[in-house]
Amino acid sequence: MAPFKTLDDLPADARVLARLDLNSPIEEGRPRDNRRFTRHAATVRELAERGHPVVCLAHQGRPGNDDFVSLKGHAELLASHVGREVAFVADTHGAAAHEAIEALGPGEILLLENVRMSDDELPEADPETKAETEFVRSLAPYFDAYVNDAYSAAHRAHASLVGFPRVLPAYAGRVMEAEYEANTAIATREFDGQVTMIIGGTKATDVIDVMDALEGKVDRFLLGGVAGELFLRAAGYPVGHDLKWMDLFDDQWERTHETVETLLEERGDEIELAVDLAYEDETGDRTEIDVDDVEEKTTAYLDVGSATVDAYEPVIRDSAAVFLKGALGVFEDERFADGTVGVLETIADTDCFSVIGGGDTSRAIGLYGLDEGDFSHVSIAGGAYIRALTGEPLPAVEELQRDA
Ligand SMILES: Nc1ncnc2c1ncn2[C@@H]1O[C@H](COP(=O)(O)OP(=O)(O)OP(=O)(O)O)[C@@H](O)[C@H]1O
Ligand SMILES: O=C(O)[C@H](O)COP(=O)(O)O
Repeated sequence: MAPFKTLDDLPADARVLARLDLNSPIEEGRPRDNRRFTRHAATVRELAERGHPVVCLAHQGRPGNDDFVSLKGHAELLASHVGREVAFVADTHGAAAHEAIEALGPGEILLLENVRMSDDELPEADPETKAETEFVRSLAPYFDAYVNDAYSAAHRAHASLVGFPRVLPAYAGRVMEAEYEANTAIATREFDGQVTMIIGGTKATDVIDVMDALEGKVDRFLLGGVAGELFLRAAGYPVGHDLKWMDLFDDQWERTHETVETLLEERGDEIELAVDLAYEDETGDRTEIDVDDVEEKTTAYLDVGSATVDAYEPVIRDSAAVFLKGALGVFEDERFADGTVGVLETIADTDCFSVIGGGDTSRAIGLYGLDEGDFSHVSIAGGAYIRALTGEPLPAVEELQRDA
């Protein structure tokens, strides 16, 4: 049985309130185009084509941050992906929002203002409390159904995510369905062969917790990125040098070294570390060094080296399932993309079940001309993906399940 109701269960003609996650990098006040728009556009298009009036909710940034902006630009970008007009009203739940909702006809789409501009949205609280906020109470009567498509925000107990499903019949959108299924696969599916997890990126503390939590679920871990260097440091190599303007290594080392040391000691045979690393030499070129030749902690390493990619390749080819979280290097700079692109190319070339996680990391697929169709699932979730992997509950998903 599906763990929640989906769009297949949605009554015809229902007036729909749909929560999307369009949270994006902001450039000159406007959202940078990314997978979240393409994916949610498909759900919104399906709803509009079926003749539902569709009112969308989404957030952007947090109050006080530079990326806390209006959703006007998001409405335009969403419209270009849906292929239909998306109206926008600069109001979250006041009179202007009510008027625009009432004027909406079948198949028409409206995006309301950044939900985090309402004081009721953010403070985390239990669903009953969120359902009693003015935001939820004033908007809910305009709708027959609530659709949550925002898997990537499902770890937040905010009003638009846990309040509405208490007062409206609640359904999972297509993105919610697909993300839930792929991201829980590591815990829920039995694979006929080796399960491998490739760990990288900058959020070492988070991914190390994932490694700890996945005992017995994953056979091999292949490491790179910041987490990889912390493991190398624990193994006695003088790596993990912080550039002056970044504090990626020392702070996370303080927080994680005990877990890292225990993991290496108790489950070292599951863990593969880089055998070489790449850095920028005096002339600005990429140079590689064997980890055994690193003498002092004075160089910032920005990628794993080519011998590491070669060593990881047969492990990936031998796997029935591969989950990736975080990049193996600073792939945004072409000189340091080889590690990330190398493992992605190998995964793409195999028939294994594969999930590519991490909003930043999945950008490498488009940047380096890989085909998204060569992976089982490319996730648009960051924090929610991590929480699903560590077995932490996702409050917004729990509300959908409760309503089912
Ligand atoms: N050795 C390294 N030094 C510095 N940055 C690195 C290194 N290796 C990888 N990165 C950076 O890691 C980033 C990707 O991982 P990160 O943990 O930030 O996010 P993610 O897992 O892709 O996604 P999300 O932000 O959605 O959680 C890339 O932007 C890449 O530049
Ligand atoms: O972008 C994300 O990861 C989600 O939209 C959650 O955003 P938040 O971390 O600002 O709550």
